[in-house]
Amino acid sequence: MTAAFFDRLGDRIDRIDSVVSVGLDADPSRIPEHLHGADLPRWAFNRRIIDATHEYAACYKPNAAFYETSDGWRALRETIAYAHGKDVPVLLDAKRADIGNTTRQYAELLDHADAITVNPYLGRDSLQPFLDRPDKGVFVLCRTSNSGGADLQDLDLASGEPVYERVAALADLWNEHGNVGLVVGATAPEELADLREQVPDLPFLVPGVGAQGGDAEAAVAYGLADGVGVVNSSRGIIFAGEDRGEDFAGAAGEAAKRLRNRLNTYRAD
Ligand SMILES: O=c1ccn([C@@H]2O[C@H](COP(=O)(O)O)[C@@H](O)[C@H]2O)c(=O)[nH]1
Repeated sequence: MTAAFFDRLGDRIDRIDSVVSVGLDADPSRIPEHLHGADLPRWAFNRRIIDATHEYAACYKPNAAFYETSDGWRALRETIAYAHGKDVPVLLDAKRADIGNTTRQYAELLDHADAITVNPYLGRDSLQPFLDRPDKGVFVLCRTSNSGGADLQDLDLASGEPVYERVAALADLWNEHGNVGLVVGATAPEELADLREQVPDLPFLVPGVGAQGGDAEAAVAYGLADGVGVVNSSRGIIFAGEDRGEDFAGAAGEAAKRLRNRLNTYRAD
């Protein structure tokens, strides 16, 4: 039987001593010019990034937004297969959920990836087909890293708790198979601390360090549950070498290593 996602992720974190999630947001407008003539430029780019970063990558996190064209999906499939060939799990940042028959289609994305991000706004039934995959990770958007994340997620309910806390409580209830985590931004360190106390057993995906300037120390201190969880940087790693021409991937490898080392200074022994 396939090990559960968080067991696999925990093994990977231990094996390479890294909680870095490398975000594969292959923005076509930022792909180096010398790759523009490739059959699938996003795949050509990602392959070089993966070659340079895999030893620091607890997981790869492609954001589906960068692949939603026919060539994009082909590039994504190649990318996922290549990451798996390097033994690195893939968390597809797709932020999906819909009514039943539609969400069943969305859940088929998990046939390709090891984990996915989902939107809790439509409630439990919209997430059930994802939750019903015990071998796959399901990260529920809880307190997002963007400035507008506070607009709804920080609102207090009549009970006095903020919406993000209610989402965490529901996610904890939905975690019948031990496959649920939360997405909590590093730009919201107070909410991170609050949520870690509320749901001590749920691993977090913490985006927002790097280009968004979030709090890396808080990301590590509160993002991990029993050592399991990941801290993501996308642009800060994959575009670190924009001024390095054909050596762009070397710079990405250095950036991933730097982030791994920095995050490790905050990890408990
Ligand atoms: O709250 C959230 C949820 C998802 N993201 C995604 O993570 C990466 C962050 O990219 P950077 O380049 O490191 O800023 C990107 O795919 C976002 O869509 C997030 O930032 N915040």
